[in-house]
Amino acid sequence: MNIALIAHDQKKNDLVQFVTAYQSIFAKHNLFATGTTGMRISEATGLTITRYKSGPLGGDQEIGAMIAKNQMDAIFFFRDPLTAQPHEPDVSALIRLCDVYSIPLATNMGTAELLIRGLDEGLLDWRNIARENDENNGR
Ligand SMILES: O=C(CO)COP(=O)(O)O
Repeated sequence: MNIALIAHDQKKNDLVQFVTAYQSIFAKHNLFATGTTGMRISEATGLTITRYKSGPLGGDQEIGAMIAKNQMDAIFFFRDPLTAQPHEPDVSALIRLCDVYSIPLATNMGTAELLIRGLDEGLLDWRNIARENDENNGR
């Protein structure tokens, strides 16, 4: 599975802690992240992560483009609901695309626990079929 990891500054410690706790599961998948989040997680865990630009510089949009191309299977996006973000439109666009394409999105630790455990138990295996269908149809 292709998994995106993103956190706003006030939530980065939480996401690092979360990925560290479930490192053995995350290690079985292809990981992608916005710039600073990816650096923090790879430094803490040693996991290999494909890093895009920092969120405010377009990283959210790069991950959004992967969603639009059916190349992303789950998103862990720990948002900070208490701090205004300069790139709020990009944040909204990313969340919107998850809804457009029915891509599982965890925006807080509580949902993230369910998503990572469900993913590990195979509850997201339908994503493999969805991706293969698209590839077979040349999309
Ligand atoms: O701003 C972000 C998500 O909207 C995250 O970007 P960074 O991981 O580069 O801090």
